[in-house]
Amino acid sequence: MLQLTNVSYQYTHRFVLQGVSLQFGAGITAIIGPNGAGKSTLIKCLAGVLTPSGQIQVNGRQVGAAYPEFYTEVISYLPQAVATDAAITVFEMVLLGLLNSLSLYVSDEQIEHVYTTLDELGIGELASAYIHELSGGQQQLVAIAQALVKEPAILLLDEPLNSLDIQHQFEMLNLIRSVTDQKGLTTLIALHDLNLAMRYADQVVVLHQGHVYAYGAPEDVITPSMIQAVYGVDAQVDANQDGTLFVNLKGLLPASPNQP
Ligand SMILES: Nc1ncnc2c1ncn2[C@@H]1O[C@H](COP(=O)(O)OP(=O)(O)OP(=O)(O)O)[C@@H](O)[C@H]1O
Repeated sequence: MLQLTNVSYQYTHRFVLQGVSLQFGAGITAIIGPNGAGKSTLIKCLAGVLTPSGQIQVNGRQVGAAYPEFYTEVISYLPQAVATDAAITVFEMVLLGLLNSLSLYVSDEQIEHVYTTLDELGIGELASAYIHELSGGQQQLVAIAQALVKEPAILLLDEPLNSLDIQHQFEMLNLIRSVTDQKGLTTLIALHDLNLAMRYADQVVVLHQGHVYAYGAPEDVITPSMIQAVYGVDAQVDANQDGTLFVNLKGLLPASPNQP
């Protein structure tokens, strides 16, 4: 159980997170909200990159900058921007995800585990390629492999779908879904796509101007009134034939210039 109590953060004189209190159990929580709402800042506070005021606890244990071992053991964090010009191979980059458990000797089991993780993400054949030789989407898949390889209890993903095409977005979220379920992970994902949040998240947090605007099941949180209040956009939420909900912007967008 990951618990935040009255967490606030200011970069300079301006608070970008204010009085955030939330509780996350096993499952996928999507963190949504407009640009600048504070999503990355919240994830960085949880990842130990920033030190906010307030309390962050995992299973009742206080975490923070004073407990760096906690972050290397329990939490994997995928930042929004991943360094891409390092002169290392895909295999080496993913192996770094095991840094905490590596000694001078890398075991056959660890090597096998890296290859298995790469295969699960469909990038096994890239193992010996250099990171700078890859496309942006491939680099993103490698970064996710690095986050998954150490088998964390808490997975923090800041916009992990950046640079991925539609097929890879779905594959990535299916993978995150199955890893989360199989291993009982607490997974937090900052996302922009409301329909993906609706479809894949168990819970949704809406951040707006550094505050929690809403928190709950996707169908309770992703509503026309929330979308209007937070994003300033008129939208409908409709049901597919199978009953799944989706955000519908049809009819609200300007007509195509090619339409008669
Ligand atoms: N290093 C920094 N120094 C000063 N201000 C910052 C810094 N990083 C972020 N901010 C400010 O904090 C606010 C929240 O930024 P944050 O990156 O957390 O938002 P976000 O919801 O993740 O946005 P986006 O969807 O655009 O990635 C923004 O107003 C941003 O300008």
